Amino acid sequence: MTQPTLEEVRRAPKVVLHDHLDGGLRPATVVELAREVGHQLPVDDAESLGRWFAEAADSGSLERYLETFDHTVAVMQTHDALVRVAREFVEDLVADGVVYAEVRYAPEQHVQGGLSLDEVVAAVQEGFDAGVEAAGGRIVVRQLLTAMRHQARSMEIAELAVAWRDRGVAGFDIAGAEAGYPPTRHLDAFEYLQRENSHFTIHAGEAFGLPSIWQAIQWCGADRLGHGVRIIDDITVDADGQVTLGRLAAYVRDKRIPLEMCPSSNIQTGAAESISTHPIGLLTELRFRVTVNTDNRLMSGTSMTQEMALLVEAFGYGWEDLRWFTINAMKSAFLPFDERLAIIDEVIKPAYAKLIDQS
Ligand SMILES: O=c1[nH]cnc2c1ncn2[C@@H]1O[C@H](CO)[C@@H](O)[C@H]1O
Ligand SMILES: [Zn+2]
Repeated sequence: MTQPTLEEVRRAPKVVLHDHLDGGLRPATVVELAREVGHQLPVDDAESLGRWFAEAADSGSLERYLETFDHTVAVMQTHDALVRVAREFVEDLVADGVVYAEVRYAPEQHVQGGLSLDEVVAAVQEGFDAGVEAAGGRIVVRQLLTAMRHQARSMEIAELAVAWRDRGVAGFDIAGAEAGYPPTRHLDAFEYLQRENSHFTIHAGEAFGLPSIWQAIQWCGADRLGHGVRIIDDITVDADGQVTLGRLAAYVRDKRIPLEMCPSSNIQTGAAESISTHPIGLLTELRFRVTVNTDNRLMSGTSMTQEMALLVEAFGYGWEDLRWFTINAMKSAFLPFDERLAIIDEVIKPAYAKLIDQS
């Protein structure tokens, strides 16, 4: 059995549930848009800018990592810029072999140029539609609307997500600095979404530990965990390899709560030390509902292909493992059940069956 190569992984169908729109611009697009609006960038050519983002984001702290978004958000304040960024985003996902994507961003961060929240969502949807059409239907894309956890607009954004639920928005999320901003700060928004039979994920257990995960699940009712990597703090492994799960870790595994894991991003923010010591290895062995994601392709200089390939290299994963991650992700998508099943049965399974056959 040979290990999947980078090129083979690129061609395999992949699913991404955790990918930020404002974290996945092409460096060349940032340069062009910045010139149009007169935004001052730290460096002016695309190649150095790509490097600058990766280096500046590699800070060991989530707060400093997030500062780099000032430069992407600044150039995403007009209808045309949002359409372009959204369209290119889909093109890049298609080139990466992604067949289903949930792409998140915070509409409240894109109103400085005078757009309304509704106009922001409409512009992003226009870009996604154009990208999907150009790809001839090889990809399905949905929006997730994020509220910033240090702000106080979560109820408004939750209402926006519900208003757009049949027009391309599949769910809701909160993001931003985690320490000091617990999920329960936005409890009214989560309770509203539950009453509306709506879906949401919460960034939790990235820069803060178990209390954040516990609140996200047991107080707020999150369907999935953004990162959730610190669930490892509730798992002990003895010297003789005996594994014991605490009550929260057991709950997360028993209820099959999806973990949107983003290995490279975690190393940059200091949530994990390296790929080979990343908790994804143990969580996969213990059969948590693990999914693999990019988080921010620009800041991490990564792609779904690269995240998968890094895991192959670090843990010796083969096609069966990559198929498992992919099906886990598709099962956990905020898409209606029949549509999820169709992608699993008609796209993912046949492609991996062929790859497994050939290896
Ligand atoms: O990994 C992360 N943890 C927390 N917040 C994040 C992460 N990546 C991006 N954002 C934040 O989400 C906003 C909307 O997309 C971004 O502007 C950034 O501030
Ligand atoms: Zn994120």
